[in-house]
Amino acid sequence: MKHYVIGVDYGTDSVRSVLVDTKDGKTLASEVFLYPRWREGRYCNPSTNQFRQHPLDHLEGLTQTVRKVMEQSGVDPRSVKAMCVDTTGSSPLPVNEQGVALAMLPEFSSNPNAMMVLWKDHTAIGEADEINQLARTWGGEDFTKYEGGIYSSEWFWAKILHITRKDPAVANAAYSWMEHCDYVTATLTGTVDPLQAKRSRCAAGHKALWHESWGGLPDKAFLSQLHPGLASLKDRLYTDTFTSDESAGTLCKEWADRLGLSETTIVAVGTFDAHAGAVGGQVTANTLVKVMGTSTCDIMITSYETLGNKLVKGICGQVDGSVVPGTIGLEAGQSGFGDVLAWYKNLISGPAIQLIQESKHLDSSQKELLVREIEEKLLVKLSEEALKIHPSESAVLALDWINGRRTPDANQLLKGAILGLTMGSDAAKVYKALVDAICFGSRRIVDRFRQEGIAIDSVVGLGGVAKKSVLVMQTMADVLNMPIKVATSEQAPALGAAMYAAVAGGIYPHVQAAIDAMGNGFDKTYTPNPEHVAAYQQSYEKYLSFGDFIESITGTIS
Ligand SMILES: Nc1ncnc2c1ncn2[C@@H]1O[C@H](COP(=O)(O)OP(=O)(O)O)[C@@H](O)[C@H]1O
Ligand SMILES: O=C(CO)[C@@H](O)[C@@H](O)COP(=O)(O)O
Repeated sequence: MKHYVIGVDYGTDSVRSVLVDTKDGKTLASEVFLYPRWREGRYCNPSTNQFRQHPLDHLEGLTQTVRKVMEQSGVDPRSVKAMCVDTTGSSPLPVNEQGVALAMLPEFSSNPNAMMVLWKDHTAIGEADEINQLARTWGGEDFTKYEGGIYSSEWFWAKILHITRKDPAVANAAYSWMEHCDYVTATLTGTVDPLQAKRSRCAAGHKALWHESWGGLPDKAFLSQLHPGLASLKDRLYTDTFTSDESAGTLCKEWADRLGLSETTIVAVGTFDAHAGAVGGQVTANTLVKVMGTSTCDIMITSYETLGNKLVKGICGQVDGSVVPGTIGLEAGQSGFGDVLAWYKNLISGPAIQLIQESKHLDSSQKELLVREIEEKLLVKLSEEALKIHPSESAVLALDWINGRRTPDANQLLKGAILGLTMGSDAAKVYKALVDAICFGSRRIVDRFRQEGIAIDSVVGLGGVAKKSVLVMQTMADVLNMPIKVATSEQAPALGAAMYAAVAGGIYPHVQAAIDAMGNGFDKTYTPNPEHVAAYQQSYEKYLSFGDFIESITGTIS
């Protein structure tokens, strides 16, 4: 009998589900759903870096995508052994005692503070700073030490502290808080009591200061100095955490019916998109897997023996089993990657699109076609032009920190910048400078890993930008001076989630066996162009100096 698994990958703008054959990892069906409320910009305020998402966007997307992959594939629901959900993170949301997201209750249904606080929400910069100050001075354990030594406003406690202070009604109604991946997994298994939900090791270890050596989450004495509410919340969170090769339970009747699946389907413990992506991208020791989408996550694994007692400085954590159980998962990344390019696209096309929409010369279907064409083709067009620019001709230099800097050394206050503009700086030259900048940001992460003694012998790229942009990938190979293999799978994080499901569902004994059997391999390699490498090295050095200057003037301005 054939066995199938489903991987569900929640990204920033959309969720996708894939139905995969456990024998060879072949994807039989795949479906994507764009979040409708998010697309309308509801509950968000980009000027204050407030990015919230309504859980209904996620639950509707789950139902639609899973039902569609079942329909498309025509497989017998009873042959779907297991499923696993990965999400962005840290993206926590408040829930009541029955595990219901507060945003689903009438009294909170339009309150942004009751929504899921998306990873890229930076409203808690002040609170992250407080956590860092306290961790260094309170006299006890520095709880940030396994998280690169700097806590970020993108993470769990900073976000909860911010909402607790800002909105006492939400804080009082929040019996517990759950990472998005744990919330969806608990919903699927019908786990009502948040204290019974199996919480993700990946989410807890990388974002919530969870570590076995101090018995789980930070001490109440520490949390109470931030806010008494956090100390009492600790009792309503969790102590144990679980890796995604483990089962969180089986589908409850309500969700089995909704999805058209069987109640015997096992639901694996949830995880983050990037970590699932590294599994889908067949991560091995000393390979840097770059998940290149809106942001990047740079994921590695290392053995306990290699890492020993080393604390890797300035990254987003070193966590036992966060990627492949039995190894330590290391995470770094950039808060803006494809997003930097999307920002530029909107900047240069926004007013023209507005004029088209107001035009009296076009009817509404012509306007719609034209706007869609601009939105779909602008980055492609700019990339074609930018590919013609030799790196040594580039006089424009940019910094990629328009959404702050995640690693090395998180500082979300940092800003982007562009230098060297002249009357000859056309759209393609500025675009090229931004592409160079996001690649230099990646180089800085590679340099940090190496400075910290973590060897990088090969690089794998996956995610939307790795699949779509020859310009970015070739520039990246030239800047890193290393070949980059691109994962074949169009949906590598969802494939990785499917691999976890195959282990939790008992098809494979461990994650490595699932990777070996289900890996889709690589379909392209970008090789460094020796002619470009030296020119990029010179620009990279300028980027570092420019970065030091900008950091000295914007690093503390909110
Ligand atoms: N042709 C292109 N060149 C460069 N970047 C692109 C191109 N097309 C899309 N992108 C970028 O890809 C990003 C989306 O990546 P994707 O992996 O699909 O999403 P997510 O990060 O939500 O998982 C967007 O930020 C977008 O700007
Ligand atoms: O930070 C993490 C995981 O730790 C990601 O969820 C976050 O960067 C969002 O990823 P995407 O850009 O949506 O792929």
